[in-house]
Amino acid sequence: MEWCFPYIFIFTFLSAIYVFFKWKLSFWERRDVPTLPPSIPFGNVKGVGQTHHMKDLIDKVYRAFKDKSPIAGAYFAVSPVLIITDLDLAKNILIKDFNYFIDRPIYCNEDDDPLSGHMFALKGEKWRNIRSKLTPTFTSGKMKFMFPTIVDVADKFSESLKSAVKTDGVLEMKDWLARYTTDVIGRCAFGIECSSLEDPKVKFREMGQKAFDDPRHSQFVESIIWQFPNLCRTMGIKVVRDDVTEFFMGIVRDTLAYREENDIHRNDFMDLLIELQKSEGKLTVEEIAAQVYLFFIAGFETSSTTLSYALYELALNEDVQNKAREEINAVLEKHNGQLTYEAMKEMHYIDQIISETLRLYPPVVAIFRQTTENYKVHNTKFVIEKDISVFIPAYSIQRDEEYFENPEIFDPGRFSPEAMKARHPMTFLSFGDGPRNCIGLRFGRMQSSIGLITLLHNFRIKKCSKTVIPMKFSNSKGILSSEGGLYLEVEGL
Ligand code: HEM
Repeated sequence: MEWCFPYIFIFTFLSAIYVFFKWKLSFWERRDVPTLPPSIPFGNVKGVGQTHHMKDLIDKVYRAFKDKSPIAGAYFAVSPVLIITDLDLAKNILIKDFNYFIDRPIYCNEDDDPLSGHMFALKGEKWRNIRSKLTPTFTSGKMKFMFPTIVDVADKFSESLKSAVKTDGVLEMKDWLARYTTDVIGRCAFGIECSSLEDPKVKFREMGQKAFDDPRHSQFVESIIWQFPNLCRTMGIKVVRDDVTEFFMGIVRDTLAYREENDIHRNDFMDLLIELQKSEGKLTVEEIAAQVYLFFIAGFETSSTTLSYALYELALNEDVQNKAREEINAVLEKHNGQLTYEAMKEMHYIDQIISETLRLYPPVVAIFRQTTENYKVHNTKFVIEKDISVFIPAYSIQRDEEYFENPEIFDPGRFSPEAMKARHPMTFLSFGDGPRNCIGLRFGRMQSSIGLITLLHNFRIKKCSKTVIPMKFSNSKGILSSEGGLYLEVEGL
């Protein structure tokens, strides 16, 4: 008889695991919220990051339930998450009822991993406090002040490209544009010449690439951390790589000390953070480092991918490119050939190109929040319970034929003031919305516009035999990125 005990034990153990998964994966069914059928143990995320991107899963749920229910459930492994399919509900979540949705489900561990304590991840009062302190850093007055610095970097970018095209007109533009935005953020956030345009291997570029392309943990470990944040914090688990932390902490400490000793004021992000350090309710060096690190991370990849998608679409749509160049030349002529802040503001078509690019290719594919208390969805039976992660599918909404006719077609005319006024405000979410929207919106638009204006003024962009058409996205990157390089023919004018 004793021989069968191990079998009984294994059978009971496996049955218990099965019951646990079944129970967890019936969370939405028990609440009458529609879902696609999940599978054990992945829920709905089987193949995400490998055979398809997270946006594809969210899109599948959005399209399956859009006209049937304002909310639909999904499972990231055993964690239940909600996908919002209704624009009015999205507006309530982001703006009207924001107080229920202040947080994002992002792990941070300020004690053991100082750079993880940045504004994107902070929660509740800590977030409110830092956001209100940093908001004055991004006013249009401050942007105007940083404008000449960015134009200077863009001019250097243009000179470097001119030399490069002499050897070969076909260039991998994704890397070139990432070097441009790295240098911009380096100058504006740290007051440092990164010089990645001259030398692609400089430390800043290397660290930026590592933070994005070579994270500390595999996607599997990241999903465990995502599901058990409190346990992971207690265990002192870090998410930022040690070499990245060392590099950014070192740069911030050195810059703070250098500026203090030499009484240097540059009116860049660092300067404003130093002021905050001295003011009431001081920021610590670690807090400053975390925010500047975030500006770097949030600022260079989002803007460089936006620029690379814009160039891709302009290479495929010559008429749009020509119209953009005509606008640039006409406005610059009016301003004595000088790209000033005022001149940029007059280039409305360029602004529309940036918006249309971000509609088709939002770098952040979904806007996400976490409930801080139970929330009753207006005019429905649904209650979204505390601590549920909520996703508003920006990519899907922005490619929905109900809101954008022939959504796959690149048409900057969709962002004329009249067309925008006629649409629901939640049909464009590339910078999020509400009190927790992208704080760097103006800066991101400005560095993208300056880059685009400078490029189109000096070069013609064409597709070539190496350009991948249609666009293929990388499945493994969080940010919407093209798979492999983006090759375009660049011809000096
Ligand atoms: C084209 C460029 C950019 C795009 C498309 C973009 C997009 C976004 C999106 C979608 C969010 C989330 C918004 C939400 O949840 O409602 C966000 C947040 C954020 N972005 Fe950007 N971003 C860009 C450039 C920048 C730049 C240049 C900076 C800084 C210099 C920046 C700093 C931030 C920060 C700090 C947050 C977190 C805000 C908070 O939680 O309070 N972004 N961004």
